[in-house]
Amino acid sequence: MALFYETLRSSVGIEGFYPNISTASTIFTVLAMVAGVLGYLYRPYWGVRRVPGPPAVPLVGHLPLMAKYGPDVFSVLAKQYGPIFRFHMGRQPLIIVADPELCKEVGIKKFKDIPNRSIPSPIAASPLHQKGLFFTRDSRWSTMRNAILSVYQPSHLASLVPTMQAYIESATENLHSSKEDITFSNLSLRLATDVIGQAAFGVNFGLSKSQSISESIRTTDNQCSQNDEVSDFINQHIYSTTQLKMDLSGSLSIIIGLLVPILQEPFRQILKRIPGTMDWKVDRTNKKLSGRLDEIVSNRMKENNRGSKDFLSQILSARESENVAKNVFTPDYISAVTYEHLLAGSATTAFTLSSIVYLVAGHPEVEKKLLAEIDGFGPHGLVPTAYDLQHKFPYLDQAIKEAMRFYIVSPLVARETSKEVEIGGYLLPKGTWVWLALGVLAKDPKNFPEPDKFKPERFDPNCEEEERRHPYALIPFGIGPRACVGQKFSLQEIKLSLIQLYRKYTFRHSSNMEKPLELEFGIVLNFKRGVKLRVTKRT
Ligand code: HEM
Repeated sequence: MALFYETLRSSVGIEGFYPNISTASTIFTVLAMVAGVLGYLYRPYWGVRRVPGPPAVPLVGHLPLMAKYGPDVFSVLAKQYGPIFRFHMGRQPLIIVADPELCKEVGIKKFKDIPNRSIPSPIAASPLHQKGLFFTRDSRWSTMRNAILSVYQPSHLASLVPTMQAYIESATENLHSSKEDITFSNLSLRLATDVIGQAAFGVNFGLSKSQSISESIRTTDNQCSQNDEVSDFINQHIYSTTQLKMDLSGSLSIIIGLLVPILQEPFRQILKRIPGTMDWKVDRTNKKLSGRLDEIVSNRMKENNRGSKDFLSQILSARESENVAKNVFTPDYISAVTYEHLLAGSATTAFTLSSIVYLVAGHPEVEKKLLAEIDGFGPHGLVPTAYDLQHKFPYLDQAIKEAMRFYIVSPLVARETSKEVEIGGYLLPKGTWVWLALGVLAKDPKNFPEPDKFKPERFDPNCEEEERRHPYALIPFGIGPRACVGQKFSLQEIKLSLIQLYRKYTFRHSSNMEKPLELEFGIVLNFKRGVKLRVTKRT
């Protein structure tokens, strides 16, 4: 203690400075608090400090870089720091993996050490989103995943073709009739939400219009079929989804969570009680959504003859037949996984569909080959089967892959180490957030020469580029045991939609569209101002 006073005296340069005990203890308390705060802020960094990365600004980390470069920030950093680097989301360091071989290591070879996802602050603020498959962990996750996969048998997917086709036909009926250009991204979101609403809940949300569809598809939940309730539900769903921002534009508690996670929950608890704040609105929306979902689930549980076409009914039936542990699929988790389908299946599929049509509209030579393949399949009234979709449209497959590479809907995939593990020569402690940069891989000229050109032919199985490419260079649906469960479902829907669209129409960019296309970075990528197109009916 004497030494401390001596040092303090000489450092402040005051000879007669002899603090009393209470001053000393105040100084100690302040120093301990400063050390505590610094320890809290820098502890996650300390364990991964050897991984290279740009200097981080205290508290906000590298978020200013994100504001500067937008979604391209990780490509810019990968060029500078190599295939594995550090990016600080506020206080939290992320280890970004931007190399296909290293992604394979994280996603497949070392999966047992990195089996879960980290929970970013927008999700930490939303219990509704945490109970889905995406964020559940360890043994609960594997039980849930096995049950869900059993629902996605090829035969079940094939049986969904007529339902999907009915929605698609209805949604795309008279696109040419309006003299105005259409906002295609809105149409595709309505369509994808309807399709997944039917597939997940057995409910016709009726967003993509038409009487005929309501008649042709059974509406199992009476309450849901009432228009105002449905639109209320959908509005809440859209609000809840769009509030899940990954930058500093979310609610105050989410922003605090990015900067000082320990304060997020106390702040959320306070803010959600103050009317008018974004936290208050998000909380109300999530409560209403959960309430509606719980109601749908409990009504469906009571139904004796619930059928087996939709996801919710299948999960409930599996649960009753003891195939699925009842303590894992409690009603709140059933609500969450069913809702997750709506969430995961609408924005992603809609974005992908819109980006393909947008890209093809700007490349008439691609459009020509696509139309030839689609017309060559058979008469326009012939609906392709699931088998046809998988095997008879090779150029369509290439165009879809290339569009998914060009605008990758989920450029980052979040994982977290559950024990100490070595990746790319760096020892990462337990609890490290490891994020796979699918977007960087997709634009790497080593695997995709001229990456900013839209060239479906690069995926032709006979071309040299395809043969040379690393097998995990393009992984828009993720990798390994934690990859997307909806991949086949969404590809089936996207292909059916494109075939139907190009049988009837061609598209060009609207003169009202910005160039280049502007994107927004939420939980998934989105269009800032939508995709606007001019429609021409084919003769
Ligand atoms: C074009 C459409 C879609 C894209 C690009 C996409 C992409 C992804 C990606 C990148 C992941 C993370 C994978 C990983 O960690 O390796 C994922 C996970 C997931 N997706 Fe999709 N998805 C799409 C459509 C769908 C659909 C239609 C559904 C539901 C029917 C769905 C349900 C899920 C679920 C539940 C997970 C979590 C899987 C788990 O953690 O075990 N997705 N998706």
